[in-house]
Formats: sequence, structure tokens, C-alpha cells
Amino acid sequence: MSRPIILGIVGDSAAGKTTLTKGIAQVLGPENVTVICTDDYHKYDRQQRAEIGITAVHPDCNHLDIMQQHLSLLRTGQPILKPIYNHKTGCFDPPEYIKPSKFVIIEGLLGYSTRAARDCYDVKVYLAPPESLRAQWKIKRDTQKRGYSPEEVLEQLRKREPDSEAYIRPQRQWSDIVISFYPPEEDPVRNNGQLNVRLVLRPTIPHPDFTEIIQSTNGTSMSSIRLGLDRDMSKPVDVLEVDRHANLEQVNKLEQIICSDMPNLKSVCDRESNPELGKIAGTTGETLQSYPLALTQLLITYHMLKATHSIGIPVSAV
Ligand SMILES: Nc1ncnc2c1ncn2[C@@H]1O[C@H](COP(=O)(O)OP(=O)(O)OP(=O)(O)O)[C@@H](O)[C@H]1O
Ligand SMILES: O=C(CO)[C@H](O)[C@H](O)COP(=O)(O)O
Repeated sequence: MSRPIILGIVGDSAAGKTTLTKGIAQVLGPENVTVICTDDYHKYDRQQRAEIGITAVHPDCNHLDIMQQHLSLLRTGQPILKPIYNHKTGCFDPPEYIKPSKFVIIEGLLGYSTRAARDCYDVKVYLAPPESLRAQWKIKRDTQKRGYSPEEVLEQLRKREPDSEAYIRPQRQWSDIVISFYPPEEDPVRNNGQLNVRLVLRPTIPHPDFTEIIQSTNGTSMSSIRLGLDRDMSKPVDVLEVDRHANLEQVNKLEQIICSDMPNLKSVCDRESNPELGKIAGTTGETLQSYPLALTQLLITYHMLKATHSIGIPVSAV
């Protein structure tokens, strides 16, 4: 029996996990993708957390043992009965029966916190926007969608900080790709959602060969797309940066590099035929298009499709 390919997307609250997931799921085809948010494994509802004085990002506030069991079942293609945490009510809904599709995306706060859980993923991504940007995103999202006031969100961020530092951020070390969207230096506030991206590429999975970028830009630091070597948590890594101003020609070049490895998958792995790639909801509800986000989603999709090869799923079945 073939098993699903499992992508992990871990990061703190409002780090951009759902936004990243949407474009990837659209490229792979919603019918081929099961998306699971690990907020559903919270142990306590909103009121209980307030009474106990525990934050949602603390491991003791989550059924990590059950999350891990479910991950192992999904990895072998088996169904689970998953709890549901409802962010509108702050309570739990009745559980749902989930049978994994060809691809499973697990997004949430503590997905890499145990060795057994980490072993279940084919591709592991960690989202690390600057904390000031994450705070902006969380205030906007929690006031618009979760019924909080800005003051309540700021207070939550303050209370959670020690747990974020102790339990969320260390998970960065386990990821294959660290993604940081960041505002341009010249206009850190009024960037209208248009951000640059810095991708830390660890040698834990084989990335497309981006060295062509160095040749085509002569390695200049002024180019809108840059590749370099660095260290992340003291380990050597490649770093690929894409500025929000990258033009279509440069973006197409990068897309070609990502897709050329798998010519028969070109139609799947293609930005133009996947309009959801790079879509972001702007501050007034308008839709913005971001090339840095689109290319990031494309690179992750590439890795998921590549993983199907390594477990021997025929290309035609994807
Ligand atoms: N790449 C991006 N560019 C611009 N804005 C973004 C980006 N990613 C996320 N955002 C903004 O941040 C908000 C929060 O993002 P999102 O809902 O994806 O976070 P999350 O990590 O899934 O949150 P949670 O785990 O708390 O549910 C979004 O509503 C969006 O406005
Ligand atoms: O960190 C979070 C991830 O989404 C949430 O704040 C956590 O899941 C609790 O949700 P809520 O604030 O809606 O009770």
C-alpha cells in the first residue's frame, strides 16, 4: 500500500502557516490534500486555559502523545478520529473522521517537539518572521477572526513569550527549510503586505540546483534574487533570498530551475497555471500577489512531489 507524503509546517501563532498552506494545497489539488491544524490537539478550551493560567503554546497544554499517534497512523495511510478546536467559540466541536489523501499537510505550533513526531514528515518547514511582523499579523487576524481586542492580543503575546522561547523557537533546528518573510528596510511599516523572503535551505533534503542564479547575477548582492552560504543555529546552510521587487523575468528563471528537474510535472509545478500561488489577503480585504510567497510555495511543492518519487508513487498518479 502506498503511503501519503507528509509536509510539516511549524511556527508560532500567526507566523503564516495557513497562508503558506493554501497555495500549496491548490497546486497539488484540494482533493489530493488533507490539511490538519494541530491546534485541534489542545488539551484545554479557552476558558480552562485562562483559569489554569497555561498558554496554548506550552506542551502540557496539548495532547502531543495523541498528535504523535495520529501522525504515525496517517503516515501509514490509516484514518484517524481527530478532535476539533473551534477558534470562533474557544471550545471543542465533535471529532471528525479523517482518511488521509495522497498529501497531508500538518500545520501548527508544536509539530516537531518529539523525535517520533519528527520522524513522520517527509518535508519539514519552519516559519520565522521577525517578531514585530508576527505581532502585527496576529493583532490583525485575532481581532478580525477570533473576537479579541488589540490589547488582549498584545497581552497574550507578552504572556506567551517565555513559552515561545522555550518550546516553539527551538523547533527551527529540526526543519529542512526555514522561511522568513520580512519587510523591506526602506519601508518597514507601509509595505502593504509586500515582503521579501529569506529561505534557509538545510542540506537535510536535496534542493534544486540554484547555482545558476549566482552565475546569472554574477553573485552581486544588488540582485533581487540572491544565493549565498551562511550558518543557521551554527550549522552550514544555503540561503536563497527573493525581494518583493524581483521582476517577472527573474521570477520565471527561478521557477524554471525549480521545475526543470521534473519536466513531466511542469504542468503541476507552474506558477501561471496556479493563480492561488502567492495570494495574500491585504489589510482591507483586497487580494495581493507576492512573488516571494509564490516561489516559496512552489519550492515546497517541488519537495513534496520529489518525495513521491522516493517512495515510488508513479508520476501519473500524482
Ligand atoms: N507571507 C505573508 N505576507 C503577508 N502577510 C502574511 C503572510 N503570511 C501571513 N500573513 C498575514 O498574517 C496573518 C496570519 O497568518 P496565518 O493565518 O497564515 O498564520 P498561522 O500561522 O496559520 O496562524 P495560527 O497558527 O495562529 O492559526 C494572515 O491573516 C495574513 O494577513
Ligand atoms: O496560538 C494559537 C494558534 O492558532 C491560538 O491562539 C491557540 O490555538 C488558541 O486559540 P484561541 O486564541 O482561538 O483560543
